Amino acid sequence: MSWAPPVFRRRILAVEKEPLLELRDVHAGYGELSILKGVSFGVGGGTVTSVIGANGAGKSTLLKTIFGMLKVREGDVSFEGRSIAALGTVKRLKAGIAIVPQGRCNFPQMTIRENLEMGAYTRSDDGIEADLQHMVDQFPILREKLHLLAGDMSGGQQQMLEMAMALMVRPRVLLLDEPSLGLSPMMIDEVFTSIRSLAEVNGMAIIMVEQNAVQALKISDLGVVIELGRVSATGTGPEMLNDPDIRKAYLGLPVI
Ligand SMILES: Nc1ncnc2c1ncn2[C@@H]1O[C@H](COP(=O)(O)OP(=O)(O)OP(=O)(O)O)[C@@H](O)[C@H]1O
Repeated sequence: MSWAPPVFRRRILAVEKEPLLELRDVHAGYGELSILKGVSFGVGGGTVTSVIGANGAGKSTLLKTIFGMLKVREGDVSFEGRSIAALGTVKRLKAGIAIVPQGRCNFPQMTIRENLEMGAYTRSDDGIEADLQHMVDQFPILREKLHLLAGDMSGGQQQMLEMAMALMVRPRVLLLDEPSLGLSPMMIDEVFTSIRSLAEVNGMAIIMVEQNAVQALKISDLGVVIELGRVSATGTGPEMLNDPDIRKAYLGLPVI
């Protein structure tokens, strides 16, 4: 099974110096519960960022807040230099921010084609069919099963479908919550390689939350550690992988 990254712009973009997406002192939570308590960092186009931290630290909450599923209670989130804190999820999708949440998020009773079309529901341009064809060229298993029900595919295949659905938005920022969850080791390698290529080739900023932190950091430009709703450390992928405290606390690696 091969999974080559889709190429929309067909040119290599240099990593941008200005952040494409920036969080400044972001607070968010659920009801009375305050989970994010002042998160700040920025990501540029063409980069991969891994958010790591203990269970319950607020990593998924962070992705939900960037996508607009949760309100920014204090602070700001800006995209391409403009605040998006007041925008709902549909407007953020239209602006170019897409998410693949944790767990299954396709429509299992609809065909693969219908699911891909649903991925583009915020678009009204006439490039949707061409992108759909491009997507099934890039994910051959989806072409094979185009007219079958999504719910009848394997977990790994559904994961690919969900990534392809998000890419149908032509996002500039792609948020991935546990993209390797439930995949075989071989499939995990392919997914991470593709994530890296997607960012580089399309100039996307990809922010992912991953339990598989070592592999995630290996392909990341930036690592962000969330502890009790705050950023406790940031660094490049290699810096994180070589940091004794992070190795011990989050990576399960021997201290060197
Ligand atoms: N819908 C919700 N309503 C209330 N509390 C929630 C909700 N979703 C998450 N929480 C709580 O928010 C906190 C942070 O959860 P979150 O899912 O962001 O953590 P996480 O860092 O992604 O953890 P994990 O690695 O276990 O997925 C947890 O204490 C969790 O119980």
